[in-house]
Amino acid sequence: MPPKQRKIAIMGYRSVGKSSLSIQFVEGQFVDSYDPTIENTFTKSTRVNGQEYELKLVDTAGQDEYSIFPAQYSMDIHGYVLVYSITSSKSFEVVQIIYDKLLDMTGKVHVPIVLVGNKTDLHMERMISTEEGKRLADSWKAAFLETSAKQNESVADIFHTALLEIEKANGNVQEKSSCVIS
Ligand SMILES: Nc1nc2c(ncn2[C@@H]2O[C@H](COP(=O)(O)OP(=O)(O)OP(=O)(O)O)[C@@H](O)[C@H]2O)c(=O)[nH]1
Repeated sequence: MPPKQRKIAIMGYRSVGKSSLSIQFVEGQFVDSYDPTIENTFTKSTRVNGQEYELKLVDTAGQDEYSIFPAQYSMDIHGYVLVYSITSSKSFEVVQIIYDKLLDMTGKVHVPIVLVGNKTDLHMERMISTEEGKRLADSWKAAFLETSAKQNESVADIFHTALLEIEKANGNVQEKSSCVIS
């Protein structure tokens, strides 16, 4: 089977770790310094369920509640990774605003999304519980993960889950059929 080409945008409030997650996944390293992103694109080949993918990751500039959703991210993107930091209530509010704008811009009722609560290594500073994150993702019918870009905790899972969500949206479900033939 030839590789499938997939493009995923990573969005969220400033400083939640969008670039760190991308760099950890693509280059396997963590950079402690903070350098705000304008836009960066990373490419990586990866295999999920025996299928090879050529993945383009678009690491977007941090958004806030007043940002206009950039029109270029409503087209030509197969799936979205929406990131907040578990240490920032503000970033959790902003991710919900981004979600609303995303649905408005794409005009779709369902978009493949993985909601990510990053920075789990900073557990003493946690403001958003796992349950709150999970509840939000459930309300969107999206996948949910908590991660640490710093400790490389569940980082690859984000992108593998996003690819599976995209397959699901295309009707390619891997789950066992519950249909009984008699
Ligand atoms: N402790 C900890 N720090 C992290 C983690 N991920 C990112 N950081 C730090 O948080 C800061 C912001 O990380 P970035 O990856 O630049 O965040 P961003 O979301 O791309 O930021 P913008 O480009 O402004 O939107 C940096 O100092 C990172 O080192 C993490 O999992 N744990």
